[in-house]
Formats: sequence, structure tokens, C-alpha cells
Amino acid sequence: MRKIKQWGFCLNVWKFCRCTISLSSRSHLASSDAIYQPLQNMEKSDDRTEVVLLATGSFNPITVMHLRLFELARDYLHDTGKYKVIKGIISPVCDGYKKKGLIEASHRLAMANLATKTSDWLEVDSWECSQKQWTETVLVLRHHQQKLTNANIVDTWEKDAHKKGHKRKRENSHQDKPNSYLQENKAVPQVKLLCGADMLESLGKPNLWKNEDVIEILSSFGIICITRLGSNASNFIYESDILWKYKHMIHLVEEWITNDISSTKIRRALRRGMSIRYLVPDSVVEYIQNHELYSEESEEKNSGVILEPLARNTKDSQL
Ligand SMILES: Nc1ncnc2c1ncn2[C@@H]1O[C@H](COP(=O)(O)OP(=O)(O)OP(=O)(O)O)[C@@H](O)[C@H]1O
Ligand SMILES: NC(=O)c1ccc[n+]([C@@H]2O[C@H](COP(=O)(O)O)[C@@H](O)[C@H]2O)c1
Ligand SMILES: [Zn+2]
Repeated sequence: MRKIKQWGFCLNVWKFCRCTISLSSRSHLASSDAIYQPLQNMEKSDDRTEVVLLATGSFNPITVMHLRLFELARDYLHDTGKYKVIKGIISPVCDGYKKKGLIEASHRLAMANLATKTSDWLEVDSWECSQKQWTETVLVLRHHQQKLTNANIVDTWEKDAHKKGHKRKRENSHQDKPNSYLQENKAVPQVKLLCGADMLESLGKPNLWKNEDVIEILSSFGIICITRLGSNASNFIYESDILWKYKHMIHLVEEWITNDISSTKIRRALRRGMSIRYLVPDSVVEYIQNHELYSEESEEKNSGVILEPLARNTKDSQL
């Protein structure tokens, strides 16, 4: 009787173990089905082109409309199903641009940093405004594209080295990587220029942009242009032979919730002691107050000075 009970006990222990093993192995399978497989599928099915949006400009000061440009462009590109926007970069122009009323880059940069604090995908880059001289927009685009290419090469190189069991340090790994990594790498995100319709129209102003720059911006990068009151982007594309030729590289995004916010109007309101609240982020209002920015005097900065691109291109065309 005792032996039968012992046998019964052993049988139960065995059944329990078998059940637990089969359950745990099944739950392992279930988890691999549920977690790993869809991820693999997601990776496979997500063949969208990664895009980094770059907006250049004075940002004197940054307004909520500048931030809206990015949101509008991202929604638009995601809607196409072809693009995945991974980052937005705000690149304030340097003081050497010499635009009338342009205050110091350090302040414009600080305000842009405050304004983007609440965003998890927008960042401000100081490369352009820390250059000694004004930099052509095409060079700013090239700079950011190159940075992404370098980062991508390092990643691929590191992954490859990791697979082979070598550990490489990020800081020194991109100098000695072979060039073949550049060609093999197909997943480098694309930089695209983000602008408002007035900036697009400025491409047609004599001596402001070089033709070869416009062609490179359109053919190598592409433009996302947001409509703006007072500008007619589609008509401008129609009337410009270069833009018409590259119209497939221009995404025109309609802003349906129109408003007329501009930095010029913000500066005007400030000079007149009027409120700018809700037109720029609160942190920017506070910064402007604390540093007593934008006065009659600051508006006179660069007054009578020729805008640097005009001066440079006019000089070049006379050579
Ligand atoms: N309300 C707006 N709608 C569409 N685009 C805008 C708007 N405001 C600014 N932008 C775009 O933002 C970029 C940076 O512009 P910028 O810093 O010159 O601002 P702004 O408001 O036009 O300033 P300013 O009045 O000093 O010219 C440009 O591409 C410009 O076209
Ligand atoms: N030839 C060029 O590359 C060229 C000419 C004029 C303006 N831009 C850029 O366009 C932007 C215009 O800004 P604003 O609208 O604030 O003047 C600036 O970033 C400026 O550097 C570039
Ligand atoms: Zn402007």
C-alpha cells in the first residue's frame, strides 16, 4: 500500500514536471511568436526612407510657426507612406548674414534651444551660426548629410566589428573605416530642406542664390515647402524653369490653419511694448524680457549694409 502511494506520488511529480516543462517551453514559443516575430516583420516591412528635416533661417526670434513647420512637414511625409522623419534640425544663420535687425546668434540660439525643449524630435544645431562667415545653405545641407553618413558608417563598422568579435571605440573608429562602407551603406537618412513659401520664392531673386546651388539643393536633397500667406509657391514653381524641372523634388505642404505670425511682427510688437504671449513659447517670452532684446536700436543693426549673399554673389558675377 505504501509502495503504491509512493508510486502515485512519483507519478504526480513526473506529471507536474512534464506539464511545467511543456508549459514553459510553450510559453517560450508563444513569447518568441508574440515578441520577436512581429518585430522582425516590422523591420522587414518598414522600408520607408528615413528623413532629417533641416530648417535654416534667422529665427530672430523663433516663433511657434517655426515649430509648426516641422509638425506639418512630418505629418505630410508620414502620410505619403514613403518617408519616416527621424529628426528635425533648426540651424540659425550666423551674424555674418548681415540682415537688418539680426541680433546676436548666441541669443537666437538660446531662444531656439528653449523653444525646442518640449519636443522629443527637434534639435538646434550651432554649426552654421558658429562659422566665422555666412555659409551658403547648400553647404549647411552637405554638412548635415555628411554627419549622418559618418555616423552611419561608424554604426555599420561597429556592428560588423562586433559580429567579428572585435570591440572598437566609437571615437576613433570612423577614421580607419574602409570607403566600401560608404557605398555598401544604403540606409543613410536623407537630409531635406524645410522652408516656408517665401523662402522658396527667394530662390528666384537675382544674385541671392547661385543657380548651381539651387540645382544641387533640389537634385541632391529636395525641399519641403509650407504654404505661407502672401506667397504663391505653386505659381512660383510654374514660372521658374529650374524649379519646374525639379518639381518632383519639391513637396508642397498646405497649411490649412493659416496665420500670419512672423519674426518681423514679433519684433515690431516688442518695440511697441505689446504682448507676444502665445505667439512664441513662454520660455522665449521670458528670455526676451530678461535680456531686454529687440528695441528700436537693435532693429537698426546692419541698416544700410548689403545682405551677405547679395554682396558675395554680385562680387562673384563681376569677376
Ligand atoms: N508663418 C509661416 N509660414 C510658413 N513659413 C514660415 C512662417 N514663418 C516662418 N516661416 C519659414 O521659417 C523659415 C525661417 O524663417 P525666418 O527666420 O525668416 O522667420 P520669419 O518669420 O520669416 O522672420 P522675418 O520676418 O524676420 O523674415 C523660413 O523658411 C520661413 O519661410
Ligand atoms: N545662396 C544661399 O545659399 C542663400 C541666399 C539667401 C538666403 N539663404 C538662407 O536662407 C535663409 C533665409 O533666412 P531669412 O528668411 O531669415 O532671411 C537663411 O538661412 C540664409 O542663410 C541662403
Ligand atoms: Zn523670413
